[in-house]
Amino acid sequence: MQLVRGLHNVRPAHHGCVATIGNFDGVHLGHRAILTRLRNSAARLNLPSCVIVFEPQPREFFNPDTAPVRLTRLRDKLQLFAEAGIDQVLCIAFNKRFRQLCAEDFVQRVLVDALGIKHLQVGDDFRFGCDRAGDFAFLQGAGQRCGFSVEPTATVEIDGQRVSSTRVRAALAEADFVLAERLLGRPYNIDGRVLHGQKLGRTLNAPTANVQLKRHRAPLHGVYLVSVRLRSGRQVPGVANIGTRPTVDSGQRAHLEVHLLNFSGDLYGQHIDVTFHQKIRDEKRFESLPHLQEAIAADIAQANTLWQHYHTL
Ligand SMILES: Cc1cc2nc3c(=O)[nH]c(=O)nc-3n(C[C@H](O)[C@H](O)[C@H](O)COP(=O)(O)O)c2cc1C
Ligand SMILES: Nc1ncnc2c1ncn2[C@@H]1O[C@H](COP(=O)(O)OP(=O)(O)OP(=O)(O)O)[C@@H](O)[C@H]1O
Repeated sequence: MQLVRGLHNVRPAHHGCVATIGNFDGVHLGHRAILTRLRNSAARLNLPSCVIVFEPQPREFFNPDTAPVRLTRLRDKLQLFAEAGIDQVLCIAFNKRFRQLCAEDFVQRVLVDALGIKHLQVGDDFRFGCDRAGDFAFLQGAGQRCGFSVEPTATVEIDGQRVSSTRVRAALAEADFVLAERLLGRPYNIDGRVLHGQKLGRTLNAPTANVQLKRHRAPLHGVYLVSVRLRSGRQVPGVANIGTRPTVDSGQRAHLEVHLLNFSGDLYGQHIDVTFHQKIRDEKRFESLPHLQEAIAADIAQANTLWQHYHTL
């Protein structure tokens, strides 16, 4: 799969493709339905498939402080697009200049002049453009004028409700990992490199792998039963805290720290994959380090018990 970063990097060789547009945050089952149909259209027309995404996502550009927390970074989305068999991704920088493009100009400059699309696949409720005037009817009209077909994908629902990134965030906030997995079509996980922490964990009798979170915010908060896939492929149960660590830290930045159960070994520098199974408790500010140490010991005991249960399911 080829990544094209920015409209200025679109080359004549990219001209002539089938495309879809969106945020695709989480790459959930609704998104996957679009990607499957895009791939089918690409095969039918013998053209490459192209996903157009924005970075930052438009709401992050307009309201950086209140935009919904991300489920997937660009890197995660790219991996999932590649797994879905997409040929190319055009990542457009959503900036001051770009936001002024009206729906007509977007179609002309991006879809027609730059990409020369022959087919567009979108959800039936998709809207875009500076005034969100670009809805399905608009796209169909534009397609007739400019020579590309437009196909809607019917809304994918689970339990009678639309699958959406918003719904996945809500499921995670309620620690409903079973629903999150059904919506995503895969278990929810966070991956990243293990960094050096303050090395306090050892003195708390709970050495932790500090996983680099590229963003300040995370869709989860608290202490969770997790399992961790190591570089070797081995899966190890653990207990994780995701939060700002108010007992030892005054910053606002979210940290993900995992204590692996009954494990010893050096994980620094490794890329690990953390899957969340169940919430144990909220993160708290403790009076002292001994109080925190006691709470972590209880978390570890509870995680050990919960994991036995998971194992025998
Ligand atoms: C299972 C677990 C639960 C935790 N719960 C809390 C908590 O409730 N409040 C808090 O301030 N920090 C909590 N922490 C974070 C610890 O403060 C942190 O892991 C410790 O300071 C070690 O940090 P270091 O790895 O940077 O040395 C928790 C960590 C673990 C592993
Ligand atoms: N459940 C769904 N069924 C079918 N298509 C969907 C579904 N959800 C999103 N899409 C389509 O996927 C494309 C990308 O959607 P996008 O990520 O922008 O929105 P979204 O998933 O609805 O997110 P949000 O919850 O933030 O509104 C669009 O064409 C959209 O219409």
